[in-house]
Amino acid sequence: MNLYDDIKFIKGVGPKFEEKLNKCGIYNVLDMLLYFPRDYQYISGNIDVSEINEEEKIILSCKVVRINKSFRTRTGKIMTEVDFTYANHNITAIWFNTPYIIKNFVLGNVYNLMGKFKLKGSKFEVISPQVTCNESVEKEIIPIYPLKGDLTNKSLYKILSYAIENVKIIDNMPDNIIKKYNLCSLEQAVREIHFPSSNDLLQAAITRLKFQELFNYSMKLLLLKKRLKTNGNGIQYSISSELSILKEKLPFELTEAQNKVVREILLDAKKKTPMNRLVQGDVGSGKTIVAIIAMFNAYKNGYQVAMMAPTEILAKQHYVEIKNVLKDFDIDVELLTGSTSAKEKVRIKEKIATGNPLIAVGTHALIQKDVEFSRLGLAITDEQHRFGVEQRSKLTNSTDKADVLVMTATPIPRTLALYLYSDLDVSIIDQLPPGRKAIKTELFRESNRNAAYDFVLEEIEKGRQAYIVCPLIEDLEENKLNSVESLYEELSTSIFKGYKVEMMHGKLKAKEKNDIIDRFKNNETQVLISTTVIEVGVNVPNASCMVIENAERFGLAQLHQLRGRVGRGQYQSYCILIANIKSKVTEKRMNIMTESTDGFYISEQDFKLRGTGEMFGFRQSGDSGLLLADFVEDINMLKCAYNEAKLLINSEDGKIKELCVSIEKSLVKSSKFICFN
Ligand SMILES: Nc1ncnc2c1ncn2[C@@H]1O[C@H](COP(=O)(O)OP(=O)(O)OP(=O)(O)O)[C@@H](O)[C@H]1O
Repeated sequence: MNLYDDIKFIKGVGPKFEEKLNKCGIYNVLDMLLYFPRDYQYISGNIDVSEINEEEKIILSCKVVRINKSFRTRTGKIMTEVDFTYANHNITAIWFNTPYIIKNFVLGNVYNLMGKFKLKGSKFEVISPQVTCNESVEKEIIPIYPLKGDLTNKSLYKILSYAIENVKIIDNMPDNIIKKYNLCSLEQAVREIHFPSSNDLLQAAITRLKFQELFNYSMKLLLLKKRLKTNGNGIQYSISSELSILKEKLPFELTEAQNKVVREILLDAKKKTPMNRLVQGDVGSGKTIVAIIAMFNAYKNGYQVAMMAPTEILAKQHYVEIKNVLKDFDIDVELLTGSTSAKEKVRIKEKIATGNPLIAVGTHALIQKDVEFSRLGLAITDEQHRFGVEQRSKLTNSTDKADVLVMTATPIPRTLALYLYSDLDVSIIDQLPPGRKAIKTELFRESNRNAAYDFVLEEIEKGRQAYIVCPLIEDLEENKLNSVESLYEELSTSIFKGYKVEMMHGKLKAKEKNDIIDRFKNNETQVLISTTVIEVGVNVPNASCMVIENAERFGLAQLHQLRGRVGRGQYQSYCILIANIKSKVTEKRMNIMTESTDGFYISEQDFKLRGTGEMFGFRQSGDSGLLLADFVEDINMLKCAYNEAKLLINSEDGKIKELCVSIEKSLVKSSKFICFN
């Protein structure tokens, strides 16, 4: 069996099961192996009876002393009871509607029962325990998968074990690295992460897989860097004389920091080697206009420009702004996203293929195979920390000589940026446009929520608008977090009754989200209750208030991004963090937010607090492309993996060069970083 074989070739996977697996993003055997548990349940076994906690699942090895006949209860269920003993205590196990269960038991034999054991009179009772037959059960580690739909752990185990038994995993990590870091084999790691035989082996497996991930990430970055450096045939642009006219027509003057970055970009444009530059700027620092100037120059030199944004909302926003800023110039601008109609798509693609100068703005739809720019001069990606090396690499593949400009609003601690952006030259916009009033941030306890909303109401009465952000879409029974739906119900019918309130979350279709944002931009809606989908780039200068519910749940970088949605116009803006503070670290994190609005400072502080279990928010937001490792928590491992990858790539040894080629091939085949041949 091959890693890239379709999932349907796994024994036991029929069309219905295949559909369920696809819903979890599992299409081939590799996807299956990389579908890691989200957590593990540690279940202790054979403990002293006095230590039994009725609310905790445990495993006890019990001896069958009596198998009772099934009977029907008053409510019509068939009840089956088997009596056991455990350390001289009587235990009755009860199952409902599964009378055939008794066929599994032989009088006098010992079985492991897993469940919650509750004391009823003088004996223990356990309802529907799972029965296993392991020989010893000091502790069992049960993986918990992030299941969707009606997929079950059990059905997953079955095909996972088939896949692990039948697929060959080739470990191409050089032996010296494996020895140096005392890593277990890749095959063992994959087996243990799904079927842990002990906690030590599980931890070793996680370490190995994280190392693999960070090593491959570094390889990809370094290979990209190498390719860029040896690529000398870029476009040498001249500087358009119309640039000064454009600058004059802008409704504002560029800040000193913006001017500096524009100069750096234009200097690159004049050079023979293609530009590969990152523009890092804090939220609201005005990166878009800098990008527009770069676009304008490339266009005026007769080239095509592609600008990619991570979401449709942002792509559209950029499109509108570009059209607006360039309205007095005869410039062709098009928008291509997932929701562009089929007919429009054909028209735009044909236009792109002609090679005529054009600015095409879009989502990843712009780097699909069938979009062929025949005269691409500049590719801009607005990463906002979503894209990462994977997309950069794809983009560079399709543009051998075009300039590449990457924009990000995520202030990354210097130590980390060194690794994550080592393939790029960096420009920083470290100044906000003049006249911006610093956002005032206040921390409110849960118990004081009403006061927070009273304040928001005052702002709305002044004509402003507000965002309310919650971590969840809908209420979960076991979770006490506020959800978009329940807050919408509550607030739209009480305090904000006289105003238009809308809700938005990631499950809505792109078109619905676009429409909601449009209504908010036009001030048809005064209060927008949303999940973090509004985090990225949304620009509504009239919005002066943001409430973040359960702020303790978000990473600081994310909170900073969210907060950056207000304070984008002339009004004094406010951010209210409502947090459930249960630890000193949470309090410290919240205080960092109330004390500073400087993204770089915040990210450094967050970085220092790492290892506390409350993370920066890269991996949780699923943006880094990493499955297991976390750039911040695993920074030391990243350093080691990066250095090893660097040594490998620079090696002149023929064998190692061959190895690099094989690693590169597997990196091309898979979009995940833990990939193997
Ligand atoms: N020099 C300037 N003076 C005044 N306003 C400016 C200046 N530069 C940009 N702006 C305005 O500031 C707002 C924010 O700019 P922009 O959307 O480019 O920010 P950004 O850096 O992309 O922020 P984010 O990453 O948060 O989206 C826009 O309304 C823009 O028109």
